[in-house]
Amino acid sequence: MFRFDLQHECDGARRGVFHTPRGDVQTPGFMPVGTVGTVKGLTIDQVAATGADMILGNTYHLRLRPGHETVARLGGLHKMCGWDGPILTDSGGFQVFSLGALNRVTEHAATFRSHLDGAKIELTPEHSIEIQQALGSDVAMVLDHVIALPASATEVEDALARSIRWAKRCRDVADRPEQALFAIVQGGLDPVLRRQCATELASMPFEGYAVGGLSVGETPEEMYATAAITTEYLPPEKPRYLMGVGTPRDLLENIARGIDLFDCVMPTRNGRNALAFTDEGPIKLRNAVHREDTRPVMEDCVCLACRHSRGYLRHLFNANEMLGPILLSHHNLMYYGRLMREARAAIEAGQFSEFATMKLRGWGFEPM
Ligand SMILES: C=CCOC(=O)Nc1nc2cc3[nH]c(NC)nc3cc2c(=O)[nH]1
Ligand SMILES: [Zn+2]
Repeated sequence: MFRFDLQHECDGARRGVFHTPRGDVQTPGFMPVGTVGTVKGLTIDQVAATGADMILGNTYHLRLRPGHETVARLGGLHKMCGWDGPILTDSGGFQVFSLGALNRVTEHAATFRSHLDGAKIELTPEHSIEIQQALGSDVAMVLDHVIALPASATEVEDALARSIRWAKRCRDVADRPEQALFAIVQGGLDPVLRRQCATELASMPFEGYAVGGLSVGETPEEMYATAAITTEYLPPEKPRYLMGVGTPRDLLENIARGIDLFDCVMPTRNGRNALAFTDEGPIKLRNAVHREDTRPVMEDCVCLACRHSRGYLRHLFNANEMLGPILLSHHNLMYYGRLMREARAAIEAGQFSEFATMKLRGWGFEPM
């Protein structure tokens, strides 16, 4: 059902294929975020055109609206959205701790109030798996206890230990061979705790391993160092997924540290806010400097935005037209998709560090 083929390694980076019942996921790969069953502003065909193999759905949001039973009655997430490739759903762990008005966390559950209507919801590991089974995703995530940084060593250790106990409870009820279950490594920024957590989870049977607890306000250097220490203790024959990451720089720096999969709202959220990613760094298209610029965002880009001028895109944003956010979201996802494709080719050619150095310098960074 699920198999990860590690094909090439180069300069710390890995090139592989994650085989799933609904299709292959080329790695390193980027997953567009379809929070409530839509990658905001784009049709599912436009998302497919960006080169994405797998998209992400948020359990927390779909549980609240339209409700996981409703999604099931609409034929499940794939049928409802029209995406017949692989879908990964998160467990709601992060949203509950970052979005929901969290009431309390006990050993039994994370109980929170809906940010929509204040309804009280008890999210247990078992209920999280039940929701993801109803959604019918191909990859489910364990429910983990995510804590906000900065946190005391005791808080980090307690959340880590609970996350491991919850991972076991998820594993016990995630019994469908057609749905993979990924564990999530916590441990804050502490190398010893990260090694402990990764080693403990690696001793249990999961189809993949996510690196959690990052991209929550730490510095890039802290993120890269923690990702590196975590992947060191994860099984090389399983995919590694760094959640909520990141900028183009973050993607390349973490690929060099053994990460295979990423998800982030950055390309779509920034696209909706007139920020376009380019090989010379991001540009803000509301700026007057673009007013009469006849050039596309990027000369050799085949996305829906780059058939127009920067001047036109600036005009659309200034006029608050719907089309601006749609076009730029498409460009940014195309940019991320192409960056992943180029990274995979560079690893195959044994040239990853040269590729990464060239890209990083274009964005104004030196390799870490
Ligand atoms: C989607 C994956 C499924 O993961 C969970 O349900 N739990 C979980 N999600 C996270 C999401 C994150 N986004 C960021 N930054 C934007 N950091 C994150 C960290 C976590 C985490 O530690 N756990
Ligand atoms: Zn473009």
